[in-house]
Amino acid sequence: MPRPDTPLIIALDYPDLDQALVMADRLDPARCRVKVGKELFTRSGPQILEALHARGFEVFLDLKFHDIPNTVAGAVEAAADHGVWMINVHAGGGRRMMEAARERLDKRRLTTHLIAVTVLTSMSREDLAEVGVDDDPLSQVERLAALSQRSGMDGVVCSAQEATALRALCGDTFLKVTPGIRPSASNGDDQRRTLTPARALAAGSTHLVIGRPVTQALDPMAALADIEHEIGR
Ligand SMILES: O=C(O)c1cc(=O)[nH]c(=O)n1[C@@H]1O[C@H](COP(=O)(O)O)[C@@H](O)[C@H]1O
Repeated sequence: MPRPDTPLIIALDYPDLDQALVMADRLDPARCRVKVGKELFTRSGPQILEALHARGFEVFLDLKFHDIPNTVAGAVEAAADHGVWMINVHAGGGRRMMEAARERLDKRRLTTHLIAVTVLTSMSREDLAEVGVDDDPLSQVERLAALSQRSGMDGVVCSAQEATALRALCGDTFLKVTPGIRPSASNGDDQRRTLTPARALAAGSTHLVIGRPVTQALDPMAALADIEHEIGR
C-alpha cells in the first residue's frame, strides 16, 4: 500500500467503534491518515486499529504516554506492536523517559514514528502559569522541542503558531504535527493556540490534525473538501 501523500490527519474522536468506522468509511486512505485517541481506544481497544488497518489507513495512536521511563518504554512497545504509523508521549516526562521509549523501539526495530507533545494546544500563557511555568507558550514549546530532539524523538506535537520557530530550531525533517487547526469560519472550541489549514502549512507544519471542524460539521465531507481546496490538494 503506497504511503498517502498528504499532511492531513483526521481525529476520529468518537465514543465508540461503530461511529468511528462510519466516518472512516467515508474517508479515503489515499487522501488522509486517521488518529485514534484516548476515548475511542479506551472504549474499543485494539479492535479499532485492526478495523482501520484493514481499510488501508495509516493510524496515529494518540495515547500521550507520561509516566516513569520503564512504564512508558513498555507502553510504546505495546502500541507500536499494533503496527500503527505514529505514537506519542508527553515531552514533560523528561529526557530519560523519552530516551527509554526510543531505545525500546530501536531494540525491537519498530519503525513507528515516535513524537512528543510539547505544550497542549488547549493551553494559553495563563494555563501554563497555573502549572508553574511562568513563560510564554512559544518559549516552553522551543525548550521541550529541543529536549525531544536531543532525546531521539522523530518530531513533536505543537501548535502551528510555533511551527516556523521550530523549523529554524529543529530543521525541516523534524516532524511538526499540529492540532488546533481551525478554518477561519469555525470557532476554537477548547483550543487556545489555533491557525487555519493554509497558514499552518505555510508556517512549516508537516502534519495537520483536524477533528471537530470535519467530524462535527453538518456535512463532514464538504468540510474536508473545503480544507483540501484551501491547501491546494
Ligand atoms: O496529541 C494530539 O493529537 C493533540 C495534542 C494537542 O496539543 N492538542 C490536541 O488537540 N491534540 C488532539 O488533536 C485533536 C484536535 O481535535 P479538534 O480540536 O476537534 O480539531 C484532538 O483529538 C486532541 O486530542
